[in-house]
Amino acid sequence: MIRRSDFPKDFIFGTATAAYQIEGAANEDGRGPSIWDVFSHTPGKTLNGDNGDVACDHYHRYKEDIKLMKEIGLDAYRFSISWPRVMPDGKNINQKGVDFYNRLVDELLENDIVPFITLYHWDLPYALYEKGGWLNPDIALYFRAYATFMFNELGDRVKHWITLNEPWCSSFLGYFTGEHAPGHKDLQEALIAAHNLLRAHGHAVQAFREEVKDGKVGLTNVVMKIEPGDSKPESFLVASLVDKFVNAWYHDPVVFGKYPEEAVAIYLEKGLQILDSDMNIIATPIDFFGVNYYTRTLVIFDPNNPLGFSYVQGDLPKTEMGWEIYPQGLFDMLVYLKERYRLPLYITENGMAGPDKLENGRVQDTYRIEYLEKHFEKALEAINAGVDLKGYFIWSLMDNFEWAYGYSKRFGIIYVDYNTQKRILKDSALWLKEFLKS
Ligand SMILES: N=[N+]=NCCCCNC(=O)[C@@H]1[C@H]2[C@H](O)[C@@H](O)[C@H](O)[C@@H](CO)[C@@H]12
Repeated sequence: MIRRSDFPKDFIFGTATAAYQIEGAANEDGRGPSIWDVFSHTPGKTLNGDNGDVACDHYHRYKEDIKLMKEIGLDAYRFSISWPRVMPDGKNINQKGVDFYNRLVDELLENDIVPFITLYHWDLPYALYEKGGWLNPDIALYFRAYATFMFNELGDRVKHWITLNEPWCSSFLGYFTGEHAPGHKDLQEALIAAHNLLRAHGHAVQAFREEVKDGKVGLTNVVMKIEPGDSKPESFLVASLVDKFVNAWYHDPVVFGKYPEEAVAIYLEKGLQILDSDMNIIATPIDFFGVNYYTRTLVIFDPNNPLGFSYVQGDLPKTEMGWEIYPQGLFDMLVYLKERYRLPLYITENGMAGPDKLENGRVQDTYRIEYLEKHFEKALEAINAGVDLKGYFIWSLMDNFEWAYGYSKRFGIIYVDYNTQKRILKDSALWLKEFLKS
């Protein structure tokens, strides 16, 4: 049985959340609308028309939530800042919004919980979207100004920062598949958005070096283990190509200053330009990569699909998201990232959506305990294989707004009864509390 003491002494265990998924108070104290406010209020975009207007009401209940983190014994907490709460139009300051994050950080520190801040977790101010959003090259400068302001505001107390959460989701799901805000379906736009997201990241890192001399800054990507879904040689080729588009695309430029060869061809074919000056900014050195790992993705060669491949379902046990439970993929990707980029790593998200039922005041999510144990074991195996893994944030602290799936998917180790906003520690939280003492 894995124990906390098996991990390095300074290894940190935490939980992660994101502003739009938990805060609520969407129109309170001067907060402006984000693209997710507009998207979730657009009929047909989210399950049951669910939105983040109230969510977990964390904006008002943050003290109680921090008390629960303390009770579980967590070392750290990763959360995101709502850009439109602090800059309703993307530019001018809303002091009440800024005050909330000051209170939140101070409350965490008073409870000996280390804050990790994500600057952008998908809630772009709608006012900036109206100026082109991630398609407008100037967005990188708006983001730099926002980042600079937040570094100045909180950098004296917060020393661990993440610029973007999963630019693959923001660009591919937001601009190509249309599943996420702003719901566009245009491959060329997705490529432009991806490039501008990485440019914004680079600008923020440059600002960080000026504003927070003793801090660490990184980029969090979703990292998927891409495997061939059948034994055809073409499927192995396709898997390695998809791996380049999903993984290397968002890591290579940040470390090497260039896109993977296979990807550049698509860019040039689409007539997109990649300036050397852009690549130099994107490659401003970072201190770590954040790794969001959930599952593997199986692809097969498919000549009928314009992209040349299609996804196939694997036959391993799956979570409520239909994602295979595949802890080996975590080990594989941690080792891959270490060997390719040689940077310290944090698992900034790992967890599962389960069929959580509240019965007699209890949620017996034994499956989530098993999931976490298996992924903890693979993380430890990676450390023993030489990976400089520094921490592990469970997704998520509490059940929350699961984007297009609304409130139908529960990822929390804490159950939220949305009718009463009552929080109930699931068995997984009780297990974690004991693990953290082991
Ligand atoms: N096929 N397939 N595969 C896996 C694709 C995962 C892409 N979605 C994510 O990584 C999001 C990340 C997000 O940060 C968080 O805000 C979300 O709540 C979690 C849970 O959805 C995850």
